[in-house]
Amino acid sequence: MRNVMIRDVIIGQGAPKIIVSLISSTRHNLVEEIEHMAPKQPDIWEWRLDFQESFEGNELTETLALIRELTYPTPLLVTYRTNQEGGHGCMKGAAYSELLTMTAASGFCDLVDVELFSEDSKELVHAIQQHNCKVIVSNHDFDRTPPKEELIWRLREMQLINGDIGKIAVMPKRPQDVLSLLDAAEHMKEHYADRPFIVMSMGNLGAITRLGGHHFGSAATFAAGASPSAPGQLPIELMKQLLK
Ligand SMILES: O=C1C[C@@](O)(C(=O)O)C[C@@H](O)[C@@H]1O
Repeated sequence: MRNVMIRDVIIGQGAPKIIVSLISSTRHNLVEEIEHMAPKQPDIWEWRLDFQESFEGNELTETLALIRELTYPTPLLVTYRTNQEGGHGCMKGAAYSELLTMTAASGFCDLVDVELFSEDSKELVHAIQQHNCKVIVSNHDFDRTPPKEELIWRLREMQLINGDIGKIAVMPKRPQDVLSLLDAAEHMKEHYADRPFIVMSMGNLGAITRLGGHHFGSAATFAAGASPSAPGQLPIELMKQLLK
């Protein structure tokens, strides 16, 4: 089993890592958000780039450099969640690939999120890794939970295209969906996983997976910072206390 090590944070070993998302839409508010959340000490920060109002010219790199300075040495993940997968981003194809490659090339982040079903995701994973950056290959379904076999297939695809970490977030409609997700994770852990993966079932119904997912193989969990970036996230203080 291959772990992912970023400075002294080892993803895939020990306690599940707590990730907190930065979701402000302007640079000024991002700084406030970081100052407010830093004392709560997440294990990893996620910058949700798709929440940004604009990133013209050098704006993206400048904001990224600032976030890096304020959050260092905590690992930084950058995510551009497209609207096909429940985010605010409307870029796709070559523009999406260029944005993420440029982000990795800046040298100001440790991890970049690539959606499994984006165009040429395998090539994009490779291009990002050339910049000494790790890749989380992800998939989201805000409307439903695919069957267990499909979830396992997707997690395996994430490994096949050589993501450093796989991640699936799905919405349950009934309790059985939560069990399917956990069952898929456990199966993946026992039979196929050769690197870390992260799974979560969203909403109130799925909250239990954010708390106990590590028993089924999930290497990290997203907790709410100033506000949640997805339904069902528990506040980081509560998450830390309960995990203890
Ligand atoms: O992929 C994920 C997981 C997530 O959707 C969640 O359900 O916690 C939150 C997102 O910010 C992140 O990019």
